[in-house]
Formats: sequence, C-alpha cells, structure tokens
Amino acid sequence: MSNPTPQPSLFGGETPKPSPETGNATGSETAKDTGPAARATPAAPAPKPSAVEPSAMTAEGYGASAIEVLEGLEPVRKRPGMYIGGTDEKALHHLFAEVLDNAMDEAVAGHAKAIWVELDTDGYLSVRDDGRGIPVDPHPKYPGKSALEVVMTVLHSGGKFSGKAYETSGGLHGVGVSVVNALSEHLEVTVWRDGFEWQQNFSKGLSLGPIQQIGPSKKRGTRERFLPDPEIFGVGAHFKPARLYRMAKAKAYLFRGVQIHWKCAANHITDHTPTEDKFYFPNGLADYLAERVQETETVTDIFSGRVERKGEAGAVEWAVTWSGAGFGEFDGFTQSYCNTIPTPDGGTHEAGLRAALTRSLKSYAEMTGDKRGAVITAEDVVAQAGVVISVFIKNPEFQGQTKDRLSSSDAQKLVEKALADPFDHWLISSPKQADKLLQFVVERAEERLKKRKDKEVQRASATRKLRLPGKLADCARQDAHGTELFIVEGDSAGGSAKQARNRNTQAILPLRGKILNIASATADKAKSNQELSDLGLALGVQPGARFKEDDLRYERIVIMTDADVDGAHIASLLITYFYRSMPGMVRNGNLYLAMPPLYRISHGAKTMYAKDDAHRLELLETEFKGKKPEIGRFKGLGEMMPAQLKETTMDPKTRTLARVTLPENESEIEDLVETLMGRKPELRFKYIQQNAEFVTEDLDV
Ligand SMILES: Nc1ncnc2c1ncn2[C@@H]1O[C@H](COP(=O)(O)OP(=O)(O)OP(=O)(O)O)[C@@H](O)[C@H]1O
Ligand SMILES: [Mg+2]
Ligand SMILES: [Mg+2]
Repeated sequence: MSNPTPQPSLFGGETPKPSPETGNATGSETAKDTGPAARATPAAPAPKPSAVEPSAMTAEGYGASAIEVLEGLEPVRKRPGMYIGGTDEKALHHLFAEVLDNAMDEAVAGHAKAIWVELDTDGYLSVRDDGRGIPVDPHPKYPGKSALEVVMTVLHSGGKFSGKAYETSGGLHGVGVSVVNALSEHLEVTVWRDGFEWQQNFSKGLSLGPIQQIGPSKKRGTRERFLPDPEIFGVGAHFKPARLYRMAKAKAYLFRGVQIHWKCAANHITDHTPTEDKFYFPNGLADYLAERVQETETVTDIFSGRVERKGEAGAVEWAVTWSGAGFGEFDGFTQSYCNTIPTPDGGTHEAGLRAALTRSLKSYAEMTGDKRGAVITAEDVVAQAGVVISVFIKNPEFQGQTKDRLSSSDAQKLVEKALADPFDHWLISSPKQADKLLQFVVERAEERLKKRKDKEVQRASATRKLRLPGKLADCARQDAHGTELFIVEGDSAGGSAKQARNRNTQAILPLRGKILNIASATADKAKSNQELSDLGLALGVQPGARFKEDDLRYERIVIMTDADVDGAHIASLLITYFYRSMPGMVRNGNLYLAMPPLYRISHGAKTMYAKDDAHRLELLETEFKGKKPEIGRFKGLGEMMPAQLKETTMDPKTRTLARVTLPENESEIEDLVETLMGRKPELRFKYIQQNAEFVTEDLDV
C-alpha cells in the first residue's frame, strides 16, 4: 500500500498533508451502506458467512455471536478510511496512486519502460505498463485460483515482501491493488504474459468468474481498468483530470527511465489539462527543479546528480538550488521521496542531505580561509534552498502507516556519502559560484544570529515593562495608595474573593497549592517557581537585593488563607518568603493576614462570626446568653458566600486584619523561620495568632 497522499506534491501547487491512515473515522462515517453485495463472501479465501443470527445472542444481545470476523476484502469496504484515508476526493485519487505505484515499481525494477494512463469517456480509469505482468499461474497455496486472483482479492498478498522480485519498491504491504479492487464497482485486469493475453473481472472485490485466456499475444505487461464504487465514494464522485495529470507527471520525474503516456476523454476536462501528453524526463529531478525555478532568480546553477549504490540495489538522486527571492510562496522547500513514495514529513534521507551540504560548504569556507563559515548551520543552508531528493533503498522503513516519514537509518548514511564528493567537487570546480553561495548562506546565518539577539533584547525590555500574571484580578486604582492585594489560597476561594472585593481598591491573586517551601529551596529553585514569580510580578517588585519599596504596587499585601492548619502552613510559607526575599516590605508594615472567621453563630435574625474557639465561647456567653443558637463551622474560604466573605474578612469596615511584624531583634528572624517552618503546625498557627498585631482601623479608601 502506498502513501495515501495521492499527489507527490512535485508541482508545488497542492501539497496537502495526508490524513492518517488509521484512526481516521472519516471513512467509516461517510461510507455509504455497502449493501448486501458487499457482505457476500469474497472469492477467497475459504467462504464463511459472517452474518450474526439474532437467535444466537444472549439476553443483552452481546455474546460470542456478536463478535464478527470480517473475511477477505470486507474490512476494506467496511472501513475504507483505514486503507485510503477516507472516502473523499483525495481518497478517490489515492486509488490511482496505488495502481500507478505498482506500475512504477515494475519500471524501477527494470522491467517496464512505459506506462499508459487513460481516463475513458465513461469514467473508467486505466493504468497499463509493459512490465512482466502479474503472474497468472495457479497459486500453490490457493488451489483453483490464479496468482492474479490472489493478488486482487487477498490482503497482504504480493511479490514485494522478500525483495526477490522487486528490490527497491514503493509497495510494501501487499494491500494496495486489492484495496482498489474492493472499492471499485468494476475492475478488469488484463495481463499479457508468456505469449498470451489473460483477463479477469471483479466487482466490489469479488471475482466475476475465473481467469480467462483471451488468446495469443506478443505483448507483455499489466492493465487495470476500474470504476470507483459510488456506494463508497458517493454518487457523482469522479476523477479530476488535472489532479491525475499532475500525479502522473510527478511520477515521471522520479524515475528518469520511464515514459508515462497521458490520455483523457475530452468530456471530463474543464480546464487546460491536455487530452494527450507524454512525460519523459531523462534528467529526472534536475528537469523538475529547472522547470520549477524557470521564473526564479537563483543564486547558483542547479546542483544535481545521481549516485547508484555500489554492488547493491539502491540509488540517490538530488537537485538543489538557492534563491534569495524565494520560490513562489515559500522561502525554500524540500521535497523528498523514497522508492518514488513522497515523504512529506521528511526523515533520514533529508537529514543526510542537509548534513552533507553543510559539511562541504563549511570545509570549503575553511579551505578558502573564510572564517565566517564557522557559524553556518544546516538550517542556514537549506532555509532558502529548493531541494528535491529521492532515494531508492531496499526494505525502507517508514514511520507509521502512512509512509509520511522515512526512518531507515541507512538512508542517512547513504545520502550523506553520495552527496559529499559531488558537492565538494561542484564547489571547487566553480569557485565563483561557490563564493556566491557561501556569501549567501553566511548572510542567512548572520541574519539568524541578529534575529536571535534582537529577540533577546526585546525579551529583556519586555520584562522591564509591566507584565502581570494572568491569574491576577487587579484593582482599578492605578496609584498604590489605599490599595490591597489579597493573596488567596486556591482558585475557588479566589473566585469568591473576586466577587466579594471592592474592585476599585482590592486586587486578588489566587495561588494554587502550596508554594515552594522557600526555607529549604535553593535560590535557583525559588527563582523558577511559577507561583513565586507570579507573586513578584503582581507586586511589581523584584526579590532580593533589587527589591525597591517604591515599586510596590499595593499599599497592603494581605495573605488570606483558610482558618485551618493547612491555611496556617501556606501563610507561614508566604511570610517566610517575604521575610527572606523582601524584608523591607515586612519591616514597613505592608504585610497582613486576613482573619476569616471559623464559626457562624445565628439565632433568629441575629448572626455573628467567631474567629476562633475562645471567641465563640465568648460570644455564646454574651451575645447569645440563654439562647440555643445555630453554630456552623466554615471549612474554608471557598465555602463562604461572597457576601459573607466580604463582611467578615474583606470589607475594611467590618473585618479584622492582622499586621505581620518583624521581631525586635532581627537576629531572631532565623529562629522565627524555623518556628514557622517547623514540623509542628500548631506552633505555627499559635505563632501567627500571637504575633500578628491586630488592626481593626478602617483603611482610608
Ligand atoms: N503492474 C504490475 N506488474 C506486475 N506485478 C504487479 C503489478 N501490480 C501488482 N503486482 C503484483 O501484485 C502484488 C500486490 O500488489 P499490491 O499493490 O496489492 O501490493 P504491494 O504493491 O506489494 O504493496 P502495497 O500494499 O504497499 O502497494 C505486488 O506485490 C506485485 O507482485
Ligand atoms: Mg502496490
Ligand atoms: Mg494485494
């Protein structure tokens, strides 16, 4: 099965990425009901009905009998997307690619010289070659069937597995032509071989009768003539002459030994596509590139060549040129092929070419004493180059089912070796051109370096400008005076806080999870911690020596965490961070702790909040004395209604804030940090409660 990209993109116009062969549901979704004919048992192998008898089902309707085995070509018709990437126009034209690939394989193997492609008046497409002809003798494993019938009706049947009949084929899987057969309403194969003409007909993958000997003939080769099935591709789906033409022409460039004849009934043509043409390019890829750059001003002539692998099957062919003006819509392009199969995602052959060109050019620079060559990278060499490379290797390995990327590691070495000498020679033999090319590539390299530098400068100046973290809900007031930043534990509490705040003066920054334990973190780790860097951005200050009090974007920084052990831990982490990295802020008295209540006590219309157990007892003794109020405990900030949060914790008129102060003796800071970061959370909680200085005064807002 060949690449599902039907057109090898040689003509630059249309280069769609092939859709994956597997996992693509398009096929099954858009496939028409294949009807009873499709479910009929194919001619090979052993017939077996696959219909599920409802009576054999279990109560749930899902038993062993519900497990179907698709025989023969059934899976292809059931899931065409698996094999040709869908049932759209691209998939339809992929049928052509399959039969053309087979003819090309026959040509590349040295057995065919010509290929005839013809689209008939009635929409039948035929591809004929003058190769060996598909074998017609009885197949040893399938008594009563010719090899031809096996090839046409059995998936994974073919002559390209062992490398005996074909050395460097595009065909790999033995699937291609059987898929075309399965998806054709009618397919007629004619084989000329051993002095006779043979023929067999199929419909939707099923043979319409045994192979027939038509009569004696001196011709040789194979012709497949087929009409795609409208049940699969939709009524009215038909081949587009322009697309077929382009695909056929592209193939001809890839193998200089082949002649491809084109014929198309006039009734299908709606554009400038000729009804008859012949593609023959004795200079292969060089011809292609020459045609492609006809209108382009290039830096050099085309560097092209072909090297056959010594003593073994395999070859490398390439054509390269450079242009400062670009190639049409692209600055540069690389098209690569393996065994005439396009590899739009590149791979080892492309890597080999890049390595060879770069190494040679650099050593040319060195040889001519041009020191600037040292900065050249492979990217500089190919960025503005037009490159076509085609390799022929045995047993190619492609990445994935779609043959989009070549992964054979020997292809890299093969290409690198093949190009090294010819490119060295090309450079040395025309120094004028080589110098021009070197100059051109060095300019690309210098441009690249300059761009990188510009970017770095840009980045540096961008950080100097004000950048705020995305999670910050900033306040409207620009001036720091009278503003507050609430650092909130968790996104859900952050959401409540955003609703509860005074938009004008209060900003909210939710922190996710526990911030890095700064007491134990290295300076580097602290620097790279996302939460901490967000915090620095929001505050507008830099930590450490570069901290400037004037940069602070808010008058008060309020840590607002749940009134529980976890909350105390996070608060202590933050306090420690501020102590360590911006002690000036703490010393100045900018840092506060919010005091969310722990309890809600209500009786009748009266509701009060208690910030801790002592407070709760006190309220019960006083405000609610002699009553049986309802007491609720808040599990966290996120549980409070925004209005409650506002009233109890955020609104300057009704809340309580605790100012965080530094110990008198600054040498005690280290001890304090240890206390805060110690293993006993109760100590930490107690410390915060005891040492925070409570402020209840209104802020002047
Ligand atoms: N034009 C042809 N001339 C000679 N033999 C052919 C021709 N077309 C097909 N065959 C034979 O039929 C076999 C099956 O072809 P098919 O396209 O199904 O699979 P494949 O080419 O081996 O692999 P792939 O599935 O990758 O195309 C080939 O391996 C080859 O032996
Ligand atoms: Mg094939
Ligand atoms: Mg097959």
